[in-house]
Amino acid sequence: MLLTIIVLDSVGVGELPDAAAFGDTGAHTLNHTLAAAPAALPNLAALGLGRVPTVQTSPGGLPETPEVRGGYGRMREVSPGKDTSTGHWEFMGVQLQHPFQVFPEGFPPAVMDRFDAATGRGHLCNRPYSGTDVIRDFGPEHLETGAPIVYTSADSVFQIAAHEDVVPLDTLYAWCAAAREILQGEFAVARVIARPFRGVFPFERANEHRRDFSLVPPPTVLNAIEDAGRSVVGIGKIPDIYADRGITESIHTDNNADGIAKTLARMRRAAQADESGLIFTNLVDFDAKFGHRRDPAGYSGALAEFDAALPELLAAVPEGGALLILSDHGNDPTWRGSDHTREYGMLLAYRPGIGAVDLGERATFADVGATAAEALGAQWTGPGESFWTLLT
Ligand SMILES: O=P(O)(O)O[C@H]1O[C@H](CO)[C@@H](O)[C@H]1O
Ligand SMILES: [Mn+2]
Ligand SMILES: [Mn+2]
Repeated sequence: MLLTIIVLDSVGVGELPDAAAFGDTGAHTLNHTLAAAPAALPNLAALGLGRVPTVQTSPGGLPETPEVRGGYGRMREVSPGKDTSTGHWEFMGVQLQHPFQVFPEGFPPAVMDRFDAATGRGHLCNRPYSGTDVIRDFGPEHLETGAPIVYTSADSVFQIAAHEDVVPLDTLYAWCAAAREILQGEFAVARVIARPFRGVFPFERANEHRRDFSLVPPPTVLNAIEDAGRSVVGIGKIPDIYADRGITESIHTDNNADGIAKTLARMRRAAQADESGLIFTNLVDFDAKFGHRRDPAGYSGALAEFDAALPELLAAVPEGGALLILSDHGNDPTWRGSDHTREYGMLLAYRPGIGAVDLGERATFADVGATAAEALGAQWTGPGESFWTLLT
């Protein structure tokens, strides 16, 4: 049995009931993207995306689809956060009781003094910033001094931007590893992120060399699947998000097109070998290249790119297999600021021969992991209610 899960990072489907606590009342990544930059998305519509509550199907939204052949629904996130780590850990059965720490005033001297000692240089910035603005505003000084640019956001992240000609990649990754060691206990942030950039002012981000250094998660459904003797193939950011725990094979990707191509190839290889396991992919461009940049046209183009590849992905699902398409939070590109938005996760499902299946409103993202465990015969007694029987 081959299960493939693809996360469309940040493609939220409307404010969660507690969105007000995050300042996100009214956010709707999918609707607002398509209203600002229309795209038909016929293949996502045919899976039932237009039937997910609040998703717009009138003009400026998805097309009406007479025949839906897929499972569709939306998912509540119970963990108190709207970042990638919180969402992906909850997918796989970890419901956080407390939010990851955030540092809206920047990181204290107790952290920065140790970080400076580890790099042997000073640092620049050390406050919340958009990652493209921060290299524009601090890049010239960084080129002169060689000091790393440190910044954060509404999320629990310690980000280090450095020019590839000033700080070699392996040095930047070593600085991230040093920061990861420092940022534990009372200073534990969910992720340290390497943000290399290149070129001349205002510079260009080297997204393909980004690396996330995550906290180690508690035991997840991925561990249970591995313990059941199944493969767990992490594609894109997935291995980083789970700190390589419960991952049996990692495949790096440069962008969404590369992630789609590598997922397709791995699905075909698994089907030929009659391999039983999970292929778990994160497509990050929606979030990193367009959501945080408040670029609805770019966001819409990325959705259209994925939609165009969907027929091949569906055709690669072997008999008896399944494909789930999810999202882990919102990042409404028409919203104020440059941060994520607190939204329902998208849930779409496909199996060869499936009809129209309403998967309803899931009480937690953890239903995904409970379903994956049941589908793959793994033992999981943690949070989440499986919807596997709705797909069989
Ligand atoms: O502005 P950039 O560098 O894309 O950073 C964004 O990426 C981080 C992880 O999604 C977010 O917390 C936000 O800070
Ligand atoms: Mn994300
Ligand atoms: Mn993000």
